[in-house]
Amino acid sequence: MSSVEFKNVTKDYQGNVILKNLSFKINDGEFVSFLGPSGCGKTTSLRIVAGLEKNSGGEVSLGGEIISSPEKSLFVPTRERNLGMVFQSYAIWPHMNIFENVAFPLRMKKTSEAEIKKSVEDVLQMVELGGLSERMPSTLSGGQQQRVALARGLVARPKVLLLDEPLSNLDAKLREKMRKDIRQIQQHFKITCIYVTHDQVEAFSMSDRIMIMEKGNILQFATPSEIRANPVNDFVKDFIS
Ligand SMILES: Nc1ncnc2c1ncn2[C@@H]1O[C@H](COP(=O)(O)OP(=O)(O)OP(=O)(O)O)[C@@H](O)[C@H]1O
Repeated sequence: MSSVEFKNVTKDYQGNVILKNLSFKINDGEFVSFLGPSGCGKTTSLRIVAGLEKNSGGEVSLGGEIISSPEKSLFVPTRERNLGMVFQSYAIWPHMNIFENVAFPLRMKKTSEAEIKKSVEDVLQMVELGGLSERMPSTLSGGQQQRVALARGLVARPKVLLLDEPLSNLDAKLREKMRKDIRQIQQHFKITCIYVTHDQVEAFSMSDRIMIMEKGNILQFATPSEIRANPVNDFVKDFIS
């Protein structure tokens, strides 16, 4: 578990300002969604937490420690941040069975074989894939494959789990079930979660708090009920209606 904090974080690509001075704090064990229309900066913010992008200015902290600050010439690389990631683009590997797919982050950390076996089996049980460890990904349904990706994100017991539109390839019914499952797993592991989505139903049904973004700004960062009761402006009101 860990908190995640941005202090005056900016990002620009060759003079184009993408994130404008973002400041927020996500608490230990909290489930927060970044919600907003396409291009508002959700994924860029998440990639900065992951260390897959560098912020142009400001400070990013994880568990109270600064992990990225251009002003202080400080940057902790992704592999040292102890994060789990479930990104749409991080598909599972078709040539590895389920066990090896999930074991991968532990192999990277040179974990012992006995520990790998136990951790992978535990996490597969958790995502209801116990008994399928020998199967190849092509023999699983879309929902099961997404559970494999989730298991891989959780297996190394990360401090923070980052999810970027992880359900967008699934049909509506399965999406609804997976929303509940992800929330349950998050609460079981008491893990801090950041969930990127442009789907307000998803954000409102899963999150402790929602950060609504537009054009690189935070418009509102509050609980679903606070946002529903008091949208800060017409944009938020329209966006959630
Ligand atoms: N590598 C890059 N080079 C230049 N511009 C980029 C790069 N990556 C993202 N951008 C721009 O930054 C802005 C924010 O992109 P980002 O992917 O963070 O948005 P998003 O809110 O996650 O959108 P979506 O829901 O469509 O994924 C967009 O205008 C995008 O074109």
